[in-house]
Amino acid sequence: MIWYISGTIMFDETLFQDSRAGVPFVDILKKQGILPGIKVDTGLQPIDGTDGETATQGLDGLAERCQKYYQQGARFAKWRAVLRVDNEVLPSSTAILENAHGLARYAQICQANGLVPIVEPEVTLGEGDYSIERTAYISEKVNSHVFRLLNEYNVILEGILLKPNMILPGLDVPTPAPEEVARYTVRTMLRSVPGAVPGIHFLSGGMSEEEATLNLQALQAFGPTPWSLTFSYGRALQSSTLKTWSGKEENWDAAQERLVALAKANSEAQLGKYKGPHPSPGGERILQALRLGGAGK
Ligand SMILES: O=P(O)(O)OC[C@H]1O[C@](O)(COP(=O)(O)O)[C@@H](O)[C@@H]1O
Repeated sequence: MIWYISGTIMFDETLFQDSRAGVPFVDILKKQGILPGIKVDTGLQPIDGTDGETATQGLDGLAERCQKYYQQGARFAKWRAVLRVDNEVLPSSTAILENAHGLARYAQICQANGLVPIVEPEVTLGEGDYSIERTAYISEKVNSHVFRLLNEYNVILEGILLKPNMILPGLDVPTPAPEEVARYTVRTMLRSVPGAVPGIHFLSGGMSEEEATLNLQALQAFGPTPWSLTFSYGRALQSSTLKTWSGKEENWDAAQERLVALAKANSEAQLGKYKGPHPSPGGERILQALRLGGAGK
């Protein structure tokens, strides 16, 4: 795993937990050269007066929590903003501004307290027949607002990572070829992400496990770009891994093998060297969240 994964995003709960053998998870990661990170937002809440759009919560007491997380060994953080898109009105300007503000203030607090902020403005894959061009337009607007607010809050761009969505059309539109996704995605990033940002780590956002790998690989052909183009996948690494495990001890080895195989495939793809076959060939879109929790989880 150490060859393919450089950081792990933990929850407040898991950051402070130990393995069965009594070794802190943080120490296990550090020993392998994997940086511990921490999700610091506390979930989504509806914004009044919008069509169910959400604002990410968690700014209250964030500085104190960052200090506690740093002491426990965390070196980076993440905060996820979610924006819905449709053919006409979504996302609203209210939702864009509110979420850009939250991301910027979060990033400022993290940097002041020693954590590298992952800035995650997710224009989320949803139902509908909106076009890939529409997602590109909205994602460009969202990124631009986010970077304007990061500038307002004096966030050091060399000290953040961006975690955006790839550019995909609505779920009622046939899945585009990787080259088309890559062309729109790189165009959007070039138009809206300053070159000072060191890395763009894409979320998988509901793509199937194989689709996420193929799209990541296709991005590399559109370089060179000012930033690295790599992955910070949740579902596309964990979905079939968790299914393989199914909570049974006798499945541990198989589940771990699956996770390593998926990490390897994506690690090769971010170098443009993935050749297949894929560990999860031809899988379906992963539209369900992988865990239970508050709004938007
Ligand atoms: O735990 P959160 O912040 O609600 O985010 C849900 C998931 O979204 C991610 O940021 C991206 O996940 P996906 O790759 O599944 O889109 C993951 O890191 C996280 O597990």
